[in-house]
Amino acid sequence: MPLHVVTAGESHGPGLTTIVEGLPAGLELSQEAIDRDLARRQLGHGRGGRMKIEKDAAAVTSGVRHGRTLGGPIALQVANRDYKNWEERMNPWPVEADVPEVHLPRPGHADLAGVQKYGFTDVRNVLERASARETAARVAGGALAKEFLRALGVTVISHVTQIGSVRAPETAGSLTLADFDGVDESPVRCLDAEATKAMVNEINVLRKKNESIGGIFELYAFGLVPGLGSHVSWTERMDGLIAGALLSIQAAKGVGLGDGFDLAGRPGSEAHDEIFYSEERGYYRETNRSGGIEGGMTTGEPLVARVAMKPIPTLTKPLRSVDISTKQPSQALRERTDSCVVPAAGVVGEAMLAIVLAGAYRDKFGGDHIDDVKASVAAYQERIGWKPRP
Ligand SMILES: Cc1cc2nc3c(=O)[nH]c(=O)nc-3n(C[C@H](O)[C@H](O)[C@H](O)COP(=O)(O)O)c2cc1C
Ligand SMILES: C=C(O[C@@H]1CC(C(=O)O)=C[C@@H](OP(=O)(O)O)[C@H]1O)C(=O)O
Repeated sequence: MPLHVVTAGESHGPGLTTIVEGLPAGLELSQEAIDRDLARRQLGHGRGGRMKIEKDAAAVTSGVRHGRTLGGPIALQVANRDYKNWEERMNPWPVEADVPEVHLPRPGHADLAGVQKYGFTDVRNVLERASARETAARVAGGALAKEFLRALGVTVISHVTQIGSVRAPETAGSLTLADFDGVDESPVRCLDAEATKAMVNEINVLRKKNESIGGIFELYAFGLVPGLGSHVSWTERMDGLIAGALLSIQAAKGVGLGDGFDLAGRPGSEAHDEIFYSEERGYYRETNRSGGIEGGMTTGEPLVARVAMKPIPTLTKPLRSVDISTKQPSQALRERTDSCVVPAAGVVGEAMLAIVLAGAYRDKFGGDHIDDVKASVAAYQERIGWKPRP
C-alpha cells in the first residue's frame, strides 16, 4: 500500500480534513508533535491578520488508538476559527441572506483560470480552495509522515535562505542537524542572526510600500538510506517526485536539488561528488553538490532541496484586472492578506518532503507493523554494508 495523503477544506469553511492512508500499524504518534508543526506553520514575520484568529490543532478522529496507528486510514481535522465570521458566506447549505459574489480576479492567484475552468460566476468558489489555508491540512498529514520517518532515524527540517533581496550566507549543502538548533526562534526561520535582522527589515520596508515579498527556503533530510526511488522509470525517480510535491505548494515557483541551477554554469569537475570508501564509514562523499540524489535515487548523503517562492498575489495596492461580470477594467480584489510567507512555506515544504520520503520507504520496505519496516530497513542496511551517518 503506497502512502496517500488527501486534504479537503475551504479557507473560510467549517474546517480542514486530512486523510493519511498507508502508514503501518504500531507507529507511535504524539498529538504534541502534530500541533507543534501546525503552530510552526502559523509563525513568521510578514503573516497577516488571519493568523491572529486561528490557533491550529488537529483532532484525530480515526485510525489511531491509545497513541498508536491501527494500520487503517487516519483522519485529522483542523477547525477554521474564522468560520464563525463567514457562516453565511461559506455555509455548505443554502442560506436566507443574499451573499454578494466576488467578480475581481487577482493576477497571480487561481481566480481567473478557476472560474473559466469550472464555469463559476463567483470567484469565491475558486479562491476558497486555492487558498494556502489548505497547507495546514498538509502539515497535519506531514507530521504523521515525519513520525514514521523519525522511527526509521530520518529527520526533515528547513530554514530560510533568502527574503526579497536579502540572502543568508551560502552553506553549500554542508549543514548538520545540530546546525538547525534554534531555527524556529528566528522570526524568519533563518539560521544567520545578521541576515534575520535584514530580512525582517526588508519585509517591513516593502510592506509599507504595499508590496508582497518572496524568497527561498531550503530543506534537509538527514538519515536516509541510499537507494530510495529508482533510475528504472521516470515515475519512480525521487528527484521528480520531490520537485513535483514541492512545486505543488501555493506560490512555489522553482525547485533546485543540491546546488540545482548553480550547477549549470560549472565545469563537470566542480559539479559532482567524488566517491570514497573507508572501513569505518563505508562509501562516502566529501561534498554534497547533488543534494543527496543521483540517478533518481537517494545516495545516503543528506538530501538538500531549495524552493523559490514568488511574492504572494494579493496586494494591498491592487494590480489591474477586469470585472468578470461587466468585462470592464478594474482593480483586483483587495482583502486581508499575508505579505511574506516564506518561513511558513518552509514548514509546509518539510511536510511535503516527509510525505514523499515516507512514501518511498513504504514502497521499498513494505511491512504491516512498524517493527516489520524497521527489520526490513536493517536487513537492507546490512546487505549493502551501509553505516548510518552520525
Ligand atoms: C503559507 C502560505 C500563505 C499564503 N498566504 C497568501 C495570502 O495571504 N494572500 C495571497 O494572495 N496568497 C497567499 N499565498 C499564495 C497563494 O495561495 C498562491 O499564490 C495561489 O494559490 C496561486 O497559486 P500559485 O502562486 O502557485 O500559482 C500563500 C501561500 C502560502 C504557502
Ligand atoms: C489562512 C491561511 O493562509 C491564508 C492563505 C491565503 C491565500 O490566498 O492563499 C489568504 C489568507 O487568508 P485570509 O483571506 O483569510 O486572510 C491567508 O491567511 C493559513 O495559512 O492558515
